Amino acid sequence: MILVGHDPASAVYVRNKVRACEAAGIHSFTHRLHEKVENEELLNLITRLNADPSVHGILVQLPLPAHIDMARILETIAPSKDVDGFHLYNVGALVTGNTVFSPCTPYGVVKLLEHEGIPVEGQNVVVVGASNIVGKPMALMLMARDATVAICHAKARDLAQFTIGADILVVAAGVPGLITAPMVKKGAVVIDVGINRLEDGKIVGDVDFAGVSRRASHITPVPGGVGPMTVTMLLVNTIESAERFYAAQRTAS
Ligand SMILES: Nc1nc2c(c(=O)[nH]1)N[C@@H](CN(C=O)c1ccc(C(=O)N[C@@H](CCC(=O)O)C(=O)O)cc1)CN2
Repeated sequence: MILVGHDPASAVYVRNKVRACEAAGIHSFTHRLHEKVENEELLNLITRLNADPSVHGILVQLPLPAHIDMARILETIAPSKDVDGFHLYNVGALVTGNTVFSPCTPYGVVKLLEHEGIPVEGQNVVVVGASNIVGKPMALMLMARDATVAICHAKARDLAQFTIGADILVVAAGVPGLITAPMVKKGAVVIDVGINRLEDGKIVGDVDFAGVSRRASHITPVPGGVGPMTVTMLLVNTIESAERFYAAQRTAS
């Protein structure tokens, strides 16, 4: 893992990932780089990790400081070690249905739905938020499972006219309390991916949990919902990466 700077939330997420790796028996190492690190130093580090056969997963914690060329950094990670699934190769693979690594948060949402026995095929899904990390891959993964998917921007004019039709509503907008009860169909499944830190330190999602839980058949809380699944799916991707590496070695020998 590569952590640049001192963003407190990123430090918490990386610490959680380190602990999860320990619990799963995955050896992890965190490279902590100064806020003002130059692009070249970061690129050199990734190049070294790409060439290290004992490393099966490389993760650059986001967001990065503004002076860092994030696209270039992510494209430098070897696609076969890109356990976040952010490299363009892996994005293209996801788009075309040849998935190598699914991005961890939407992968976690899919696993939650599967675990609860909630069918996706034929369902009307609305995804609020179109980020590269969550909204876009989420839509692709649900389309690949034969759902009808609409993506809305958080600033959509009359957002409710879209959300009210959703059998499954996934909200990843980063706007606390964006989704209220009247915007949700009775019996809908509501997945809250938002993680917002309020001034008093409280962590809340994008959904008014108290109100919406009275209408929804299922709803994920924040904290304690999708967030921990993100970390879990990172472990899954890392183990798959290692398994692929050793399988390729066996084939070659
Ligand atoms: N390289 C990446 N950067 C980022 C990703 C990512 O998948 N890869 N996603 C987010 C942050 N993130 C993982 O990195 C993440 C966010 C939240 C949680 C989580 O478990 N949240 C807890 C609350 C924890 C707290 O803030 O105290 C919860 O929801 O219960 C895990 C991972 C952006 N960057």
